[in-house]
Amino acid sequence: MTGISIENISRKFGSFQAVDKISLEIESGSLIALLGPSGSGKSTLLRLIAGLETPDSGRIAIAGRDVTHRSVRSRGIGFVFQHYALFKHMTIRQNIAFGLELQKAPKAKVRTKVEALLELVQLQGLGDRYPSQLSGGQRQRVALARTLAVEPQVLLLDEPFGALDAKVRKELRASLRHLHQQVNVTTIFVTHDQEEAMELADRIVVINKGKVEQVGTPAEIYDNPATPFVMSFVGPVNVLPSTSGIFQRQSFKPSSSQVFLRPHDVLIQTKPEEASAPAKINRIVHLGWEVEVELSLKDGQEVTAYITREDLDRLQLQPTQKVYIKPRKAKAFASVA
Ligand SMILES: Nc1ncnc2c1ncn2[C@@H]1O[C@H](COP(=O)(O)OP(=O)(O)OP(=O)(O)O)[C@@H](O)[C@H]1O
Repeated sequence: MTGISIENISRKFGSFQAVDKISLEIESGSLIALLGPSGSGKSTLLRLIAGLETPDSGRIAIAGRDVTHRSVRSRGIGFVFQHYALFKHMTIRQNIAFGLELQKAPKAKVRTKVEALLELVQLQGLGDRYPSQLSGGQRQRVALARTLAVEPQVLLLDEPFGALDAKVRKELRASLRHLHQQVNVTTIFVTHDQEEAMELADRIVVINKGKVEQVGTPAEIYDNPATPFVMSFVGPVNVLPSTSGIFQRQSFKPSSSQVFLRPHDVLIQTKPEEASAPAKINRIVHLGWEVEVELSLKDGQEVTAYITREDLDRLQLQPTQKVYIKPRKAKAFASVA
């Protein structure tokens, strides 16, 4: 089995600490997202795992074997980048077969395998086309098939869908999920898109400033964020002073000056209730099945709430209307700067 063990890995560029003492245990066969803002060190960490970058300190083991000082080739890594580097002068079939032919695999085996991979990435019938005759999403699926052809121990993907439009991205997410279920290769992908990470990954590693902020399942990360950074990065949030009128019922530690409240956790009522705070509706924005309600509290503090279409109709909310709001739940962190 091919789990990955990362111990205290660090990498500096000049005086800039891109990866700062990161330790991670990645289970064999899992699908992991490295999620973080631009420049947080995600790609550098991925390149360290691949062996494309050398760590200043720390250790990386793949399948129990220390590979820290091993070459890229000996690590059994398949790498897919944002820009599909397919060979333009080769057909899709030839592109997928490339690595197998390099390994001098028997012709019949190559043929069978290429057909199976075309089917796996749902491109049957397109094997004789050239890359320029495919859409961006299809090309990226070819890149995946080509990488999987040589049966890597580990699949690394760096913003694999980054260059594609939202609809194609969504389709490719489903493809990758399906592919992973079929092939079950340990997979790590880099993304700055929290929705992509939530939808695809078994576990998410949230990275900020070269450090791991939290590792958890999508639900753990969303419902139980470990730090203010994770709370703000993974999903929308209102950041309010702990003294706000909306928190009359909650008691926060004196050290927590800021409280984080998800828009979904703001309850809107048309009549005052115990512990509800008066607010005025500034704007109502239709987002599809969900509706964003922008409100301001008496002290001028702005609060965003997300409610369902049904609730909007039931409450018959209108801009400038006076309503009452209260939190379902809110989170304060002990040492907010
Ligand atoms: N070869 C390099 N030389 C100098 N600085 C580098 C090098 N590679 C990365 N960096 C710097 O290290 C930091 C982390 O880069 P990295 O590419 O790992 O971030 P990232 O989280 O993947 O961001 P993005 O989503 O923008 O790709 C950045 O500030 C980047 O400029």
